[in-house]
Amino acid sequence: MGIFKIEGGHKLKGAIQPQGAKNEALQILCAVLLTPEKVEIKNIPDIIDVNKLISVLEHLGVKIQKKGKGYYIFQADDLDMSYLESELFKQEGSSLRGSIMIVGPLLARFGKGYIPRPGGDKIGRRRLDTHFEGFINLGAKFRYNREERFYGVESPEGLTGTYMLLDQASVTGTANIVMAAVLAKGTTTIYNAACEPYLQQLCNMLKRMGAKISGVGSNLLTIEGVESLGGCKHTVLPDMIEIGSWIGLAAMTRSEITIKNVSWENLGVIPDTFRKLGITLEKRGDDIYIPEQDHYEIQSYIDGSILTIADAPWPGFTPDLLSIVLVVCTQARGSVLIHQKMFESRLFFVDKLIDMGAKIILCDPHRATVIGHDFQSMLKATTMVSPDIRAGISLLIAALSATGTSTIHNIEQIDRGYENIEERLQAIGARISRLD
Ligand SMILES: CC(=O)N[C@H]1[C@@H](OP(=O)(O)OP(=O)(O)OC[C@H]2O[C@@H](n3ccc(=O)[nH]c3=O)[C@H](O)[C@@H]2O)O[C@H](CO)[C@@H](O)[C@@H]1O
Ligand SMILES: C=C(OP(=O)(O)O)C(=O)O
Repeated sequence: MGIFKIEGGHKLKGAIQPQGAKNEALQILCAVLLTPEKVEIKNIPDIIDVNKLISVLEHLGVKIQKKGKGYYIFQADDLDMSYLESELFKQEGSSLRGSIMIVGPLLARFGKGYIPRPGGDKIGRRRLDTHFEGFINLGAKFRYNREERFYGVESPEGLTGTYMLLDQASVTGTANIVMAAVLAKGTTTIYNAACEPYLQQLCNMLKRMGAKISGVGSNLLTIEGVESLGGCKHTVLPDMIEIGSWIGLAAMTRSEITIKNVSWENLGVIPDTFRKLGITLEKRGDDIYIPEQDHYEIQSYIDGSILTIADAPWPGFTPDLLSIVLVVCTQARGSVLIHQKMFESRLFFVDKLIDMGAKIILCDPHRATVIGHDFQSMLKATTMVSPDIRAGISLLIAALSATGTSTIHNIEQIDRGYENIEERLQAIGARISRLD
């Protein structure tokens, strides 16, 4: 397993370009299965999870042409469905979370879809009921092999549109059901749909392929099924979680950083959430400019009570940025309550920050109180293991701000979602190297 060695305590300076969004790319890649025609996609990030999904598509028989960096053409005109019964699929399909979204398109187009229990971060229970209840609502038969943890849905007669109220606004669940419904007979209405920019991008891509979807961007989607879909061109948005990570990095290292071409209109409450921590960030065209700041002071509520930063389905604050917000608060002036509502095992990494000298009280698995140091004392370097992707980047940011040299083990977790991270950070002055 790889290791990062990080010499902390140095200011950074310069511009950084965010990669394409991981969680959008995973949806968009699965959507290529909905048509036998060519689908051209730009700005696909070169990260472990995305490359694993591209490998699943390749083994499934999708023709793949790489035209340039992040630029691919896919054509799913002659699939080998026997791959879905292979040992290789069990291994590849279970190695990431995003693979679950091949089921909806396969079910819609070929009347069957299978998936081993998907992987992804170990951050608490991650159930798949919403996905399969959606497929069952559309008329599919569901099978689950408990021993092999293998899920299957079949619908040889095709799917039929219906009204459904999702039990939770699941991101990948909504994407999966939408991709099944676009080829179903009649009208599907999905209430309590997730509506992250990832889903808006997916729905807009499906519309360019010929799907009829209304309500995009809201939690009520109406889909008129069509007979077939055609090819299209699509460009993946910049990764809003990476953008949030770089805002946190700039604040913690007291650096002047410009984050280029961020697509401001798709960032929702992210900029204002960092502003509530007292961080100055300016909109300069489509860039975010963060000046060098010696202090940032957490705002309190109007009545003077302590600020809470909590996650919620979009347009609420994404859970994927809470670990980063937490680390940033360790050097703020003031106190904050971090409330991770969605995942029950995502805050345990604070132990490592406490080890580094941060003032954090883990109240319970979902809540942590952070009392900021206001740079009166710096975090101290240490050796740590990255438990999940966002804890990993948070620890990396902590290490870059700390005095001394830290090492982070299990950096594959970070590589899962951050492209070529050490070179991009070195370019703005970070002292980070990869040891094998
Ligand atoms: C590949 C991918 O796209 N992964 C993202 C996707 O995962 P994923 O689609 O797997 O996550 P879900 O949206 O299904 O659910 C996330 C968690 O939140 C809970 N939940 C969800 C909705 C809700 O209204 N109430 C609620 O409590 C679920 O029970 C679950 O524990 O969305 C998550 C939530 O934004 C992100 O952390 C993941 O990065
Ligand atoms: C939790 C995440 O990813 P995944 O759903 O792929 O585990 C994430 O991107 O923060």
